[in-house]
Amino acid sequence: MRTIKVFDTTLRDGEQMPGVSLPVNYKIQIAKQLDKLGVDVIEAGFPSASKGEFEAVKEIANLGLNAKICGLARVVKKDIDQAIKADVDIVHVFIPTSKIQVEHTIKKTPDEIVQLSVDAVEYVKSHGVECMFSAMDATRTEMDFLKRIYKAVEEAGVDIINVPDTVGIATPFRFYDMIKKLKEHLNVPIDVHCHNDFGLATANTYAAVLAGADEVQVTVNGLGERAGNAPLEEVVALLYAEGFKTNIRMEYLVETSRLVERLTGVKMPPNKPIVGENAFSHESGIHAHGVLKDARTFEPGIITPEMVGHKRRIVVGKHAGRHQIKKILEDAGYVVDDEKLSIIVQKVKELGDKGKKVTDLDLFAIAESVLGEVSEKDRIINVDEVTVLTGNKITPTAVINAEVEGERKVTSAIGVGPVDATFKAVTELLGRKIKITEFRLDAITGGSDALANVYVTVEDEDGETFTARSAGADIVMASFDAVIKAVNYLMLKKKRKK
Ligand SMILES: CC(=O)SCCNC(=O)CCNC(=O)[C@H](O)C(C)(C)COP(=O)(O)OP(=O)(O)OC[C@H]1O[C@@H](n2cnc3c(N)ncnc32)[C@H](O)[C@@H]1OP(=O)(O)O
Ligand SMILES: CC(C)C(=O)C(=O)O
Repeated sequence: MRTIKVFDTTLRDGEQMPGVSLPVNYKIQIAKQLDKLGVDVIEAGFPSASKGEFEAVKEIANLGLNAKICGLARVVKKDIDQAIKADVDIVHVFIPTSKIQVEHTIKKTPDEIVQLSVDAVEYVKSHGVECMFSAMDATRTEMDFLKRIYKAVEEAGVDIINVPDTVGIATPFRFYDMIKKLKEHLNVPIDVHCHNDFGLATANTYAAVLAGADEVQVTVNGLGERAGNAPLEEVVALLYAEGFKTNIRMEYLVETSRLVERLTGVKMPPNKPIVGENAFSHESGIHAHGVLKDARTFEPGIITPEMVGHKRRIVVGKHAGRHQIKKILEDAGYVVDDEKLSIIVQKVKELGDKGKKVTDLDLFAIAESVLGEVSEKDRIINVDEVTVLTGNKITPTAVINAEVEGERKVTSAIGVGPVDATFKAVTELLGRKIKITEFRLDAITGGSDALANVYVTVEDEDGETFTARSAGADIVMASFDAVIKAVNYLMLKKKRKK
């Protein structure tokens, strides 16, 4: 079984994504997480880009991580010096080699390009530092020239060469062929760096591995220039599925993705492979029926949610079937006969047909109306009063006066905003760790008096979740209402199960 090394460039190419700019402390948090994940190399940045970038790379290089730390540099002495001064283990030097880039950027002859590259590699190596060399825009560079330049840097002592598909125009068969030819021509290890302009970054990276590539460059969540880079989570999971070994601890993939999502502000779509909210979720009746029997019926099987730190969810919606609705209700302690189940399923579908995202709360409310159960008296939290204060000279504060399981409680909390303060006061009230894992706010109508639709998912310390919705003209109160409903039902569901 071949081991493929993972070179992560989230902090360099990932950060080149428009709109992403990470302060030093965020870069450090991500670097530590990447190290925990087990990547072999962290490309921490481009030290000569700015003072802050230099400091970030230097701090990361001195954290004592297991991963090797790499810094990017043009084949320019000043850039290389900055990278070396930042204490990196590897300097990654690059130069454009395609006609289009050479003509419009560095404007050098082929001989000059080769000489600059050899000089840069020798200069790095003379400092006792490892060197990676990239022929930028390799996939649009003539093969003869690529072979020539890579051979020249190999003879100059480069440790590893990188073959970048800079503008993402490679296709798997062509890229396979290219890497195979280079592999036959060279003795140094080969690394590849694929962009996702045609959605082929993962496929091309995989094709390169099949052709003999030793290392893959990736970014968490596929962040990067334009359409991004090959996503770490996809490449690693695919390599695992196809029988290759990496040093990645896959159980941290979701945790890493969520951290990067939060610190960069780049939200992942729910259908993102491996780490997306829906990567292991099933709403359709036919799928859910199969999955309830054996998850491999409608999942790849070789990767389970637990293996990547995810969770499988059977959710309700317009496409739901009887088996899953019965199971969800029975898990929550409801007893449903066939006749009542048919009515409940029908009502869920009617709600879905109106274009609504059906929440757990909707299902439970429908079930209770059909089963004739009264939920009021069962409520865990009965709120009497909620006061929320905010303004430019006050720290947002929420105070709640409520009865919790029959006991009167008054709690208060501060937060970064009124909604955050309110959520924190609810957590205080319960005295349990409740997380809001999803919070969505949409205006249903226009204008400043618009009705806000709030959709939340809460999760308790056992990983149990519950989704609920509330609408109202006051965003804070609608958010509070949705959370209280979700928490109440989550607790009720657990109480019923006991
Ligand atoms: C494919 C990639 O992802 S490559 C990495 C891209 N990342 C970045 O560019 C982020 C960091 N970059 C920066 O902060 C700046 O661009 C700097 C500090 C590197 C250079 O800034 P400036 O001196 O203002 O130059 P500017 O960015 O406008 O232009 C790039 C210059 O580098 C030259 N150049 C580009 N690549 C290379 C290279 N690999 N080796 C040598 N010179 C190069 C260009 O020809 C141009 O030279 P010129 O100023 O003589 O015309
Ligand atoms: C510096 C190189 C590897 C790069 O980022 C690219 O070509 O996309």
